[in-house]
Amino acid sequence: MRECMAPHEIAQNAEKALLYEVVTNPKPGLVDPVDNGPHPDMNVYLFINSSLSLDDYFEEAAKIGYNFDNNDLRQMFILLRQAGIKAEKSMFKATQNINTHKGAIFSLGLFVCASSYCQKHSDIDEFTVIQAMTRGLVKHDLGQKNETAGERQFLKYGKGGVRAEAEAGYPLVKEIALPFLAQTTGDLNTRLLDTLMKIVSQIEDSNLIKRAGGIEVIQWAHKQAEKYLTLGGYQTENGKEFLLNLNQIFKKRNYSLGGSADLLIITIFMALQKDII
Ligand SMILES: CC(C)(COP(=O)(O)OP(=O)(O)OC[C@H]1O[C@@H](n2cnc3c(N)ncnc32)[C@H](O[C@H]2O[C@H](COP(=O)(O)OP(=O)(O)OP(=O)(O)O)[C@@H](O)[C@H]2O)[C@@H]1O)[C@@H](O)C(=O)NCCC(=O)NCCS
Ligand SMILES: Nc1ncnc2[nH]cnc12
Repeated sequence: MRECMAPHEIAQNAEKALLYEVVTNPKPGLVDPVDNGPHPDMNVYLFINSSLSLDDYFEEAAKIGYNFDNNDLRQMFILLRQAGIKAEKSMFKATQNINTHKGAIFSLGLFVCASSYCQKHSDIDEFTVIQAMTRGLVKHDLGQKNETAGERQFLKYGKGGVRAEAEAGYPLVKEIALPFLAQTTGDLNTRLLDTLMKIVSQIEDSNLIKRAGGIEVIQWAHKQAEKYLTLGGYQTENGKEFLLNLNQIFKKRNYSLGGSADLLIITIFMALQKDII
């Protein structure tokens, strides 16, 4: 990481991460500039509007992290969540109530805040800070209500979704996606597509489970992503053809990969912070 980054620079990398993700194509199950995939109510312009509506939030998240001066990092999370609730309102206003970035407000907000905190605390990394911030979150949030997909899936399958990822310190990003991205070659679009599919090969995406109406879809998605990577990814003719076909399958079945997109966004953010891309 660079010497010491100001909150404003960190917030800019968050905005870049949102925009780099949405322009990457062809992404199965997701909106990109060429195709809206299984999201008829969204397009790339809506994602640009949504991203810009979060400008102030990322600045605030970075300032919360930079100025926090207490040993109990759960208090920092309480401050961030208050800012996150306001950010969700701004996003829904900018998108006329379409959910473009709810997951990213949560996950990327955590990373912006943690990265900013780490500027003054070089003995600890972002993933460990997030673990400390979100300690007890699954137990606190899940188990009673069944209003959201995440809440319902916890009651039905015992899966903690994005909250469990956060409590574990996003191991899929730290141990798999970020090292994978660092060793990829080719143009940035190719590198980000292959990294997305690396994420899809391992994630339990609660958005995909919701759309498919069952958990069996996860094993299928893992196999498809593995096959793509085994073919050599987007740099190979076979890999490219496989991904274009998978794109159509996701569209036909109305399968979305919203959670996978969010983990790609975080991976891009961390890669920008660490000068990997
Ligand atoms: C903790 C919150 C994120 C809210 O949780 P909630 O219970 O409301 O939501 P979940 O259902 O748990 O969804 C969380 C979103 O996280 C993304 N996600 C899914 N799986 C993973 C994973 N394994 N790892 C990381 N991230 C994951 C995913 O976000 C993307 O999908 C969203 C689109 O979702 P939705 O509109 O439901 O889907 P559609 O299919 O389009 O809907 P239909 O058309 O079918 O109707 C999109 O946002 C992507 O970003 C999950 O959706 C947090 O909001 C929270 O704490 N809420 C409480 C209030 C609060 O404190 N807010 C401030 C937050 S700082
Ligand atoms: N490109 C995208 N398409 C659909 N949902 C998303 N959530 C985050 N990025 C997304």
